[in-house]
Amino acid sequence: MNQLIFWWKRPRTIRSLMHDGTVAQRLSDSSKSDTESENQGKPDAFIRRLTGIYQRLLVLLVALLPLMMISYLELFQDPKLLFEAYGLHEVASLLAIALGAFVTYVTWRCYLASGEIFLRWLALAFLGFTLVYLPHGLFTRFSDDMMALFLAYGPASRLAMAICLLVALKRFGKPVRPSESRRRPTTWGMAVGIFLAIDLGLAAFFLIPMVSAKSVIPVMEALALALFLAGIIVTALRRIRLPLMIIYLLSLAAFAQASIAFLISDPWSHLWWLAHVIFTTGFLLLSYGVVHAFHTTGSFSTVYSQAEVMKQVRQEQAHTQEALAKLKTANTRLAQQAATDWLTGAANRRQLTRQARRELARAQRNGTPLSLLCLDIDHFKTVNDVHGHQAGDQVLKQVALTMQQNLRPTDLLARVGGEEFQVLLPDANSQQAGEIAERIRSSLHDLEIRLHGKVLKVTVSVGSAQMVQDGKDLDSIMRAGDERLYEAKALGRNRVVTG
Ligand SMILES: Nc1nc2c(ncn2[C@@H]2O[C@H](COP(=O)(O)OP(=O)(O)OP(=O)(O)O)[C@@H](O)[C@H]2O)c(=O)[nH]1
Repeated sequence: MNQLIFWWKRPRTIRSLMHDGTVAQRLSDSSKSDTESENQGKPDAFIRRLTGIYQRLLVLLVALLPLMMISYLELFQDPKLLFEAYGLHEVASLLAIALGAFVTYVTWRCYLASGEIFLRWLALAFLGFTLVYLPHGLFTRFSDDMMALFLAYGPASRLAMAICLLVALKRFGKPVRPSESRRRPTTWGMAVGIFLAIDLGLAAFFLIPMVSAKSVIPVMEALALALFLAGIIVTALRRIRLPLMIIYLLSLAAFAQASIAFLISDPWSHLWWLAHVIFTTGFLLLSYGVVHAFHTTGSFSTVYSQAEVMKQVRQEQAHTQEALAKLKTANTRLAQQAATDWLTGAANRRQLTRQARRELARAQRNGTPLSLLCLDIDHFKTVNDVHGHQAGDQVLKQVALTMQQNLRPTDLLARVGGEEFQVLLPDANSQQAGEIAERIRSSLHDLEIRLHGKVLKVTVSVGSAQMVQDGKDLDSIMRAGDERLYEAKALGRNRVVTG
């Protein structure tokens, strides 16, 4: 039944009824994406429309089921056949009272939680039914002598309930009550007082011997029927199609049809019993809605269908995945930044050390050569002193770029100090490393750096070191490279010293 009913709701109605703007926006978005997906495949749209019509028909069928049962008994059964089971009636009435009290309490709790005025009136409807119906069960054994009084509490309880249910509908969607006024004992005490007064009033009215009050009973029943029907019309006109309100609508339909059955049946006849069953069905259905609200938001207007919830979950999942992808990109960028020299874009010392350890292990495993170049720009201090620090920065960038252009993709260039660089050369032996170093040196020697209309020239000194020849660990290799670099400086700069 749950599944069957939830289809009815449309986002447009939800938007008009919801207090939560964010959710309304999300639902609006989801309705957009829904339309998009509907436009994607025509056959899909057709099946959707077809199943939509089928679902509407199913709801209509469920709503009118009691009428079919009533017609069946009315047409095919002798109305004189009676089932005068006092005990059963008493037990059933007692159960109805207990159930009514329980549902009243749960609805009241929902009202306290959500503050929906609709729920206050729904709680009053259950309370009214429970209290006014109470004597009907109690007077079962006196039904022979006081039939009118015994019967009167039935339609009176339904009438009290119908009035409250209609007021509840009128108040649907109104702003919630402030929490301090929800528990006000005078309101609830007054309600209990009114319902008990109705009980006493009825007793007084039907016990006065002069009054032939029998005709009042069908009038009350007809009034209740009219109010239940009015409730159905109000719900339809206001286009209230939230999931729990569909349950409300079906309950009203059951109550209305129960009233029809009570109106046309004789006491203790099978149709009379069926009327009880139909009313109970509506009552149970409505209590299901209340319990559902209690277990979720405590509200009737903000409990969504499973389909709606799934739509939101899917949207949230998409948001999460998008956020995760952004986080991944940001992480990659951060990792890159952490491994890169901010000025030249070359690797930094940390990255070079990490990569050198990996390459060293690989070279030892595979028995392949591995070389390291230590480079230092000559007289760089003069560049800074003469042309300024910013010009020095530009020179550093140009130098790094030129070095990079002379390397293979597998080589790693790193800026390890102010004007100091190192190059890791996997699979390069001493001779190949020397050639690469020389290529870099001569490229830099030929390089003309143009800054503010001036041409700057720099040179570089290079020391080359190799795995195995200069040691098997990184420190020894780096030390050897540094020593040869200083040697190159000492020998007059702008040169390469190899092992
Ligand atoms: N523009 C600029 N200068 C830097 C940077 N880092 C270090 N320096 C400068 O680089 C210069 C290095 O000078 P020295 O270590 O004396 O060496 P040098 O002048 O290159 O002389 P030799 O190495 O002996 O040929 C210093 O003036 C530092 O201020 C930087 O990021 N940008």
